[in-house]
Amino acid sequence: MPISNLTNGISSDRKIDQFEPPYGYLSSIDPFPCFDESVINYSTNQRNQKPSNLICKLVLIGDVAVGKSSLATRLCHKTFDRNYKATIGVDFEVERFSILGIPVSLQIWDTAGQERFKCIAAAYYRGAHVIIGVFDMNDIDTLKSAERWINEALQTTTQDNPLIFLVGSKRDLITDNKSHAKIEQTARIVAKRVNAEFWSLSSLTGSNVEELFKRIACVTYQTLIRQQLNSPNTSIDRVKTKTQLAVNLVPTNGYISKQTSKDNCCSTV
Ligand SMILES: Nc1nc2c(ncn2[C@@H]2O[C@H](COP(=O)(O)OP(=O)(O)OP(=O)(O)O)[C@@H](O)[C@H]2O)c(=O)[nH]1
Repeated sequence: MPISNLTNGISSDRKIDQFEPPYGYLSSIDPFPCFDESVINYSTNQRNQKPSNLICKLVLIGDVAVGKSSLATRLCHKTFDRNYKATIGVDFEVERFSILGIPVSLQIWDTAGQERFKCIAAAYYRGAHVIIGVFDMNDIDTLKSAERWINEALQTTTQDNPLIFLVGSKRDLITDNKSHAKIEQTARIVAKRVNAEFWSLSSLTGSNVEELFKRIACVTYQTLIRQQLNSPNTSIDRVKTKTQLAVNLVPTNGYISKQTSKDNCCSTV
């Protein structure tokens, strides 16, 4: 199959040729400002040889109502809903990108923040390339929780060595610059402790949402290709083997979503 067939249908704003910069270089997990020459050469060869669709698994975690679903919805549907609808179990979205001409699908697993669904969510951590810990920038307690969520996720994913992002949501609700600077400073300290890259954004205005996911796509792609080049016998497509086959995806409302019934939740509450 020619590579152009695989990248057909990917909108022009999802085609990435330049490495997306971090939100701030003070907390960046890939300090290099561009794609490695080796990654560019690999991509050029791939384009001319056997095409493949790289799948990256991203998992959104964090407290109730911090804005995880809104973030996924803003990216995948370019919409925002002020009404809160709690996630039941886990939701699933896919967004396609093209990086240096290679098709890359971001699988976004949006887990529930409610404690009673925690063990369901934890089942989806395995095989993750990226863990995104979300907190509400207007509620410092959710930042402490995000650190806890990330550490718990890392215990499940030690072998997978995922990339970590710490995301402060609802930026639009902070009108005072001093408060914003203070919460960012605290978040950067937490980010450093968990080896995460910090971002501040708003799903309501859309500010920094596209940039975050482009950044995630670039850093993940570069990391996976570097790993592939360093040990060519290892498969970079761990998602297909560990998760994709294990879940039953149900199409709803024109996009794929998996909702787990209440009967399957962790506690009896
Ligand atoms: N002002 C503002 N409100 C937001 C933003 N993001 C989310 N919200 C609101 O916050 C509430 C919770 O958002 P969700 O995205 O459902 O939160 P969640 O983290 O997925 O919640 P759970 O499914 O319970 O884990 C909703 O009422 C959203 O409209 C934002 O960027 N700005």
